[in-house]
Amino acid sequence: DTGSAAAVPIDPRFDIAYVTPVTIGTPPQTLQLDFDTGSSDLWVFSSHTPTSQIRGQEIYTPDKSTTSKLLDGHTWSITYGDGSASRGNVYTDNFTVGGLAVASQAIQCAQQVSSSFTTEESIDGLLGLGFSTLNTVNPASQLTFFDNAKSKLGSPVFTADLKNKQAGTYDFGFIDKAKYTGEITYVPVNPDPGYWTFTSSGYAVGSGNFSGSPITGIADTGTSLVYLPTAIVTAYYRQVQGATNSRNYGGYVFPCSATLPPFTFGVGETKFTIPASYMSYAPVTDGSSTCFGGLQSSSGIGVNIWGDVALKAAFVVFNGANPPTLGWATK
Ligand SMILES: Cc1c(C=O)c(-c2nnc3c4c(C[n+]5cc6c(C)n(C)c(C)c6c(Cl)n5)n(C)c(C)c4cnn23)c(C)n1C
Repeated sequence: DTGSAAAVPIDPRFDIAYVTPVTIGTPPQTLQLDFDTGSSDLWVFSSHTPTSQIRGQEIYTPDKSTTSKLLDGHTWSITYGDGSASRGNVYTDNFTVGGLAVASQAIQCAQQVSSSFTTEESIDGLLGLGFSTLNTVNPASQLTFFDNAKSKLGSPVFTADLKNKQAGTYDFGFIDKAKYTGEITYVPVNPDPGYWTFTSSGYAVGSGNFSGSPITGIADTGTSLVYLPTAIVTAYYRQVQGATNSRNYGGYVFPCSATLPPFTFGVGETKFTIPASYMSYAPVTDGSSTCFGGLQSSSGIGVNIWGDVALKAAFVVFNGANPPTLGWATK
């Protein structure tokens, strides 16, 4: 079997996050979920979510599904890198993504979500595509959709083809040659503690020389920006007129009129260039002439993160074979 579904930016102006349609239950209930390779819980706004915490999101109602089963006594609770959080109970039900079906997928139903989830009405929940070891369900952790689907897939892979300000695609079980150019460079993945962790071969700022120092980090579709070591980030913003590291805005900002250099990162022998246009993330507040950078420092996070700003510049193969690898191709 295979599956293929669109990854649609939640805001046409800035690539903050992408959502993908899924169906849950019988008859099918359609929700838009944020596919997140940086976590491994599949959770949804539901009939168990207090109505005061719902603002326009679609919800999953297990009681309306003839195939839902309560996973008695199981609970979950998760906190994300930006401090947002959710928790709740667990059902199993039929689940499909782009025509790929899993019969008894653990669906974590939110009984509590933090305010940033309530205010983001275009995200009905998250679908974790990290390794199942990260799943937070107690007393028994649950498998991700990808791990449940793997045995049905021609090849144990999924691919991310995220795009700038337009819909991209998540494919499951096959690698679409039409989506990339040249060869795919595969690099090892360390699946411990559960992220798609790989080592980049280095970076360059604009037309500067390539620095071949290895950068270990995670490929994270659920994070908007790129978070790298301070030395790299300062080298980048040194090339941006008027850039400052703003405590007020919590990162590097610059005049939206500034000329930005592109940013190049290496995977094996292949080089990926993030265009300057991706490196200006968004005005710090609506209408402001001060812009927030798409590259920020990872100091204080504890891990380097290759988020959407970087992933949009490549076609990425998440190879769930044993051992797992990551494939990167230009497009
Ligand atoms: C260590 C880390 C992160 C690790 O992941 C991280 C981050 N970066 N984007 C996201 C997240 C997103 C993507 N996302 C980012 C958004 C931003 C920057 N803004 C202004 C809005 C309105 C966003 C929405 Cl709705 N969604 N989502 C949906 C969740 C649950 C995230 C959790 N963390 N997160 C930050 C900001 N930091 C410091």
